[in-house]
Amino acid sequence: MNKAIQIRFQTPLEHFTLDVDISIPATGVTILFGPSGCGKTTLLRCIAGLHPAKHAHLRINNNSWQAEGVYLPAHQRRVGYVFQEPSLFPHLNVTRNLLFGQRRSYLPSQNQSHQRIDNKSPAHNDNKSPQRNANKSPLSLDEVSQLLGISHLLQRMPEHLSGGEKQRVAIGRALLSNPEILLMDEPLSALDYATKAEIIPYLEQLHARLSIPIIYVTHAISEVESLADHIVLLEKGKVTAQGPIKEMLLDLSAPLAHFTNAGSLLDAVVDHYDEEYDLTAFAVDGGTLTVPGNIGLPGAQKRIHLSASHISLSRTAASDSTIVNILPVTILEISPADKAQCNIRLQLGDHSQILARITRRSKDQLALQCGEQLFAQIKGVSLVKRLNSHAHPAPLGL
Ligand SMILES: Nc1ncnc2c1ncn2[C@@H]1O[C@H](COP(=O)(O)OP(=O)(O)OP(=O)(O)O)[C@@H](O)[C@H]1O
Repeated sequence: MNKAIQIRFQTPLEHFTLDVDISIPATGVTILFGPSGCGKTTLLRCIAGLHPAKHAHLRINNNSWQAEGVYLPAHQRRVGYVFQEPSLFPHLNVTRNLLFGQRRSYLPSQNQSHQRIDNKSPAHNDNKSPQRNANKSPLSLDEVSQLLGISHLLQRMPEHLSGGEKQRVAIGRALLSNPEILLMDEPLSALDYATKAEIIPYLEQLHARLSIPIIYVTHAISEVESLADHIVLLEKGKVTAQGPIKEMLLDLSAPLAHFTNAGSLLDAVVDHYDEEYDLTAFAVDGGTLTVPGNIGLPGAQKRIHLSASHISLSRTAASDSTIVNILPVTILEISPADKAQCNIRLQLGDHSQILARITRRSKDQLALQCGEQLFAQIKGVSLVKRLNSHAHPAPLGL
């Protein structure tokens, strides 16, 4: 994995010290996840240069933004920042709000002027040549409007936009500033359920079509399932776990496996649509999963979420059951989830793993053991709407 963003900040807060030292991939969405007040926003603000930290080291690709003796001021950091509240300029229409982002855009040809905070070591760009995105042209107003589905709103004033439309304009404004990293601080938390559902596909499009890294703060596990490639779990200013989302969901010692709605993610490809029963069959590693509805054309790649508590286990593949999704699995690991239940990590096919949650009593009654071959009866398959980048045209400029 290309881990090209190094983030190290140590700064005292009111009740604890934010003490983070992580490397995250230079592409895709990294989710910062943790309880209220654990330091997520402060970490974003440190990255943006808006919160001072005594001990700091921040490297984006080959550029040092902050280190001993190096401090790139906030206005020179190529950061797109999207907040909970869209905060558009009320007196400017959508186009002019978007162009405001473009006006403060940092063009690749400009030189970064690092501010030295002592005489020890100058800021530097190891790459020698200009920045990583230097050969990528900034997105145009048209591209951004299309990407976010706001082309028809360009002449509107903010007061005539819905909450979701305002937030899409705010995201567009951040993108037009030609950022090297996009920071999104709970961008959906102020929106109602329906509006969240409306906006998530646009975020998925961003993820699929832009090559800049996105650091995304959320409390919502559904956003984690839809958007995350990588996750960093924070608690009281410290990182308790981090890693690729698929692995983290399956790590029985990590916090995600202990959530009530723990589950796993599978890559799936549409195989065929059964018109008579309105069912779509997906090819997954180790078999086929069938989902109601006409989900996509054959070959379309999707992400599927399997809730651990919707998977039961049996020794035989029941032919007299109403459950249509039954796949052969092998037990890899059994671990307590809480007092009554345990998590079971299962091998599916050659390369995939899924998580099941059953009662401890069932586990004891069946005397389940690691290595045993069983059948997973999957009662609910939720499609995470996310589109895989391979199903898309070429990525846009950034
Ligand atoms: N400038 C500051 N100086 C000292 N303490 C601060 C400062 N800013 C925030 N804090 C404190 O740091 C802690 C973390 O706040 P932060 O907003 O980063 O948490 P969060 O995880 O983003 O919370 P939420 O999910 O509720 O938005 C809080 O206890 C907060 O009161």
